Amino acid sequence: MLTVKTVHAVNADHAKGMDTQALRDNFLSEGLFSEGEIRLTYTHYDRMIVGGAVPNGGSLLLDEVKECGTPSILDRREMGIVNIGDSGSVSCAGVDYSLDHGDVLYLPKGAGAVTFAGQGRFYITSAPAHKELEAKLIKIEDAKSVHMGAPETSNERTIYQFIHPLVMESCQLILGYTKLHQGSVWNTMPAHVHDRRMEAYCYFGMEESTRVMHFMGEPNETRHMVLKNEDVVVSPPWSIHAGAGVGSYTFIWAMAGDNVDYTDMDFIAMEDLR
Ligand SMILES: O=C(O)C(=O)C[C@H](O)C(=O)CO
Ligand SMILES: [Zn+2]
Repeated sequence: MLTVKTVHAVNADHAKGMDTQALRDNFLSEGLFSEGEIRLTYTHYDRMIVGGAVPNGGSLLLDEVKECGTPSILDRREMGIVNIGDSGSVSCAGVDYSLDHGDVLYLPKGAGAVTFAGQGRFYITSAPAHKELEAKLIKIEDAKSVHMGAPETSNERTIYQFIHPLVMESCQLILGYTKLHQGSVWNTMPAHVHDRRMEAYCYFGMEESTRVMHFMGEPNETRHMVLKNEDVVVSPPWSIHAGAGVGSYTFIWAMAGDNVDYTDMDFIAMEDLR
């Protein structure tokens, strides 16, 4: 079963007047990971799609998505898939890829229908693409890792870059995940924005009772949302995106937009945050 929700792009002036529920309705996707289903959110932020596929031992086919207006989802798009569950497989263009927990699969434009199987919980990201590239299965040891932060500032973390120019070629998508080190609670602090790219965060690996306070908004108009395991939040180009957790967590970041330059960020000085 396939379900697709659409979220439209929100202007920063509109967002600053939103109450808690309106923020959640516009920026948060809950319940994307449901057994036996594929659930997608089609965003109007660079037309990024985020979603979950949980085959639960069976198999699930992702082919036509009406919102894309093409016979098959990858006809004019590329896809990045992260397995946040147990081992499973993804089949596409006659090739079966085995994905263990934490593995990432890139599927290019024109690859055809995608089948998810096994015990995986597959996080799906997809953006429009302009050329056909190579499919690639990337393990954590092949990702580029970047150490950030420090225990003194409670933000020590390792950023693993998978779909990234230093690892492989893609059209628009950049994707990876960031693991907080033991005792650190802050991700992506100091905060930044990047008007050239939207971003989506999927928080996972959290205990049932753990919550992450996710911060968003223009740097001088910050807001927060309280998120739980497997919640996905979209970050408009005008918004900071940061979080602080009350327990351990990892988050997948994925971006699409005008460039694939991960370092193209505008950092916000702490004294300028409001
Ligand atoms: O921990 C971090 O810092 C990040 O992972 C930052 C995200 O990757 C990001 O926001 C990239 O623009
Ligand atoms: Zn960012």
